[in-house]
Amino acid sequence: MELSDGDETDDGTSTHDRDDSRTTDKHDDGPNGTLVVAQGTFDILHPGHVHYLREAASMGDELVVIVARRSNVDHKAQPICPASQRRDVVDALKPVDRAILGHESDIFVPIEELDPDVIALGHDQHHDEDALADELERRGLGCEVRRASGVEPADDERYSSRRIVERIVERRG
Ligand SMILES: Cc1cc2nc3c(=O)[nH]c(=O)nc-3n(C[C@H](O)[C@H](O)[C@H](O)COP(=O)(O)O)c2cc1C
Ligand SMILES: Nc1ncnc2c1ncn2[C@@H]1O[C@H](COP(=O)(O)OP(=O)(O)OP(=O)(O)O)[C@@H](O)[C@H]1O
Repeated sequence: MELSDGDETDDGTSTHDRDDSRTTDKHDDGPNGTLVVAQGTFDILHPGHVHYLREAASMGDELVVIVARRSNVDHKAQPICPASQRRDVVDALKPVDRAILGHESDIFVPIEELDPDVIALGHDQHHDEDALADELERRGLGCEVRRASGVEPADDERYSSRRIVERIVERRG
């Protein structure tokens, strides 16, 4: 059977499914460190992602990244790479202590499990900060919501997964 679109091998599994055994805890953070959570699709990595993750890491002592499931990427084109692949690559990045697969339907489930001190929203993430803060409060989660800065590419560079795909299609399609 051909797995055409990727996420399918990890559909229906929890954030602590079998694939997470392949991730590594790079630091032994104590219980009192500031835990920061970042999130996104991270389909085709570029320096904008690195900028975001470095900035998110600088907001605390430990950075956990939630990698979006295909089912939650409904505001733009579906990712090319499967979620487990996207997660593994993000997990290998220096600023990242741990990357996990997001929940399929309720994005607050991993947040409840992680109980972070800070949620670092990306500069262009569509989530509304006030609405997010309200929902966190409703669920009894004391957590600061911060917005990271964006970085623009120079010259011929592409700091957007969509723009990289567009260029591939343009040049190779
Ligand atoms: C606090 C927070 C938690 C999230 N948790 C999940 C999750 O568990 N599962 C998921 O698929 N997406 C989750 N997301 C959503 C995605 O990370 C993301 O915003 C979106 O689906 C991907 O698009 P983007 O890369 O343009 O942000 C979360 C977003 C936020 C702000
Ligand atoms: N140029 C950038 N500068 C700063 N942060 C970025 C940049 N590009 C992406 N990010 C951040 O990285 C996280 C993951 O982004 P995402 O996977 O949506 O990548 P993207 O390149 O923006 O994708 P697309 O081009 O398909 O919209 C988000 O929080 C997003 O704000």
